Amino acid sequence: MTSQMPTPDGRPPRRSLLPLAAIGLIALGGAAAFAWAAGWIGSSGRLTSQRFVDTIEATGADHPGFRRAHSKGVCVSGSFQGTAEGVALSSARAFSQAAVPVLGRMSIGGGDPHGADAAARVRSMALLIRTDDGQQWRMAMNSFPFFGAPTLEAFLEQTRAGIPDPATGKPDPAKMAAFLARYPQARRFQAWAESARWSDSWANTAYNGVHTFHFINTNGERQPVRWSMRPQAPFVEMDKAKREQASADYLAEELDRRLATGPLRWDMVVTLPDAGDALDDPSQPWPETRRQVTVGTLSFEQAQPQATGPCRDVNFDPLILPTGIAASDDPILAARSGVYAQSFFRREREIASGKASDATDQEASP
Ligand code: HEM
Repeated sequence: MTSQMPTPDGRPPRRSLLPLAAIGLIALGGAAAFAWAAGWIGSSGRLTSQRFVDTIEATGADHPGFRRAHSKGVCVSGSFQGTAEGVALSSARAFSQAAVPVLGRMSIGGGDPHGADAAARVRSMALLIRTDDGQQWRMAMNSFPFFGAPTLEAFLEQTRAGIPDPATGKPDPAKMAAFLARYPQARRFQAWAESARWSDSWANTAYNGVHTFHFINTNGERQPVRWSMRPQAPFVEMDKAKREQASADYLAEELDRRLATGPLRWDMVVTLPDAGDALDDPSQPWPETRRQVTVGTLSFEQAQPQATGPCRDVNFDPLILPTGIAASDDPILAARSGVYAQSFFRREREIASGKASDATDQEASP
């Protein structure tokens, strides 16, 4: 199983330690992180969104018109229904409006838009919830319970370790070993990747926001939370033998079969920290004993290919938040916004200049 280690942003493993290389695309700190996210930093040799995306592309994730991470996926649509507990915690309209429309995207980690679904250790869910007050709440979650790098620099280091060596055409395992040796958070992520059981569907997988956000209610009270989507579909394990036999588009095909029989549902659960729990470091999990509150139910009713579906041209920027929800000071969260914008910019330019027929299904269109 070591040879299938995933990276925290969900990149597929090329060799034993390589998967971890995908973990690391993130972090700076405090105000500097916001400056970085806004693209203010970095004329010479410093971290910028552009440099980060250049590094991701150097690992092989440079397919015209596709996302530079989580490149393979499908569009989904449905609705979100909040609970009274959600209303008590946050004034966001998503919790009080009945049946809010949701546009989503289910994906696998990694930068290969044609990768094998069942080989991807990391699976993902992205959502755009559009409420009747004209506001949007976007989020992008992964199936891992915590991030594998404590800082943006660490994630960059991990990503760099995944760049193929020109001499061999493969990443140098020594670089990933050095990364692992330096960061206990990366070793914890690796232990998760090696031990967590694989489910057999996007539908029976849990997705975690990982970062801390603040819910703000109508009284102005702020409550730190981390959110997760917990599947109502029962867990069914997919062992290694089944994964090896599965078709390349296994997850998408399986999702279509499920949707043909009815909607798929997840409970949205927020975990509340105790004093002392990390609020700005997604690589530090909170104990499972922390208080949890169900704030809503997500339902998906339809799926569409991403080449022709409504999610293709969406940037699921995790900092697009409605009134009643605010970002924490987590520098990795701040940096994601800038990196996603850069990836979005590049893929949309490729689509607009006709360089991305593979991503847009242009040949099949009239
Ligand atoms: C510094 C850390 C990270 C970096 C640099 C990074 C980078 C990226 C990039 C470049 C994309 C493609 C964006 C686009 O073209 O629209 C992406 C997508 C995505 N990322 Fe990250 N990521 C990071 C951390 C995370 C974390 C912590 C999570 C979740 C817990 C996450 C979940 C996702 C998901 C679900 C998508 C696909 C969204 C979609 O369907 O459009 N990422 N990431």
